[in-house]
Amino acid sequence: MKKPRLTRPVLLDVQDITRLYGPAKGCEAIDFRLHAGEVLGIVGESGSGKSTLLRVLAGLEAPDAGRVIYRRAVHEPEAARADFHEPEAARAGAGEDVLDKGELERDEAELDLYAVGEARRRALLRLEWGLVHQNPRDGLRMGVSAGANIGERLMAQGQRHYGQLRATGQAWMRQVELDPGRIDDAPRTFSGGMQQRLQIARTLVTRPRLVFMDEPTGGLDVSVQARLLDMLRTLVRSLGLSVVLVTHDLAVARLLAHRLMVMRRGQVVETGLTDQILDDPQHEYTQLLVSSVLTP
Ligand SMILES: Nc1ncnc2c1ncn2[C@@H]1O[C@H](COP(=O)(O)OP(=O)(O)OP(=O)(O)O)[C@@H](O)[C@H]1O
Repeated sequence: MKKPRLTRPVLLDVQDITRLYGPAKGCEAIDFRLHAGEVLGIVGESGSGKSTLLRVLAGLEAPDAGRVIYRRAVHEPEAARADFHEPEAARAGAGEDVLDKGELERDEAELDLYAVGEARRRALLRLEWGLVHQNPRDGLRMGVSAGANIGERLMAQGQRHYGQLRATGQAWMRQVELDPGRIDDAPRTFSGGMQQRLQIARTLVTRPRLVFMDEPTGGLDVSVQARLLDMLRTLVRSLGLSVVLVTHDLAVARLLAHRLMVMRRGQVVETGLTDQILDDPQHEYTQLLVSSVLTP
């Protein structure tokens, strides 16, 4: 994947984050910066602390120590929209600062995630960030229609026009290769792969400034995974998304991430550009991780 320009501003400043459940269980002294338009992959074997770190970064679990600073004033880079189509009306509304007063201050340039109250963290996740869960059932509302699932976050941003919400819902279903004719169907009538695509549409429809993904292709069978991954790559690229991606699958990391952070027993053992890490791993653990994938 094309590398982001190094001059891009820092969107998320992660300072010395620790969240431990026991010795080497969780994450410890994690320090990094995510730039606007960058996809950072967090890789490592099961239990290395990736999901714990993601939960802390996404505002879902307070750390024992450290700070997560979100720079709201940073503008996302111009996206290459050539291969992305959505209704003009949706584009005009999405991403605007239509914020519930008292939850997020409109002019607040910088936010210290755990210095503010939980209501503001939740508002951030609802209004400016997006979270894609491994299991689509955790990210979707299974009891309401596909269209309502996509429209919900737009409504939270202040869009109320039924016709526009429906048109945007259909455009996004098309975008993620779902039949727009099924807009009134409940997600439980969709297959696992379809549900994951719906979750992605629901998350990205508001053009979140920052997206967290936890094993977005995990739990699906291989052929479904490949198509989904291809679609995700197109979306990430065309929308110019800033993403923190957790995966144990190095092929997924290779395809989506500009930069990787390798975790082992709660700590970062190596970090660098994706190709550099995967083609020329320096740390013994990364070498093992890479060779276990490459050796049949
Ligand atoms: N709520 C919790 N209470 C106690 N221990 C926990 C909790 N959540 C995670 N852990 C432990 O912390 C360690 C890291 O777990 P985590 O889920 O972050 O790893 P991971 O790298 O995401 O693994 P996987 O890829 O299997 O999801 C594990 O030993 C796990 O058992």
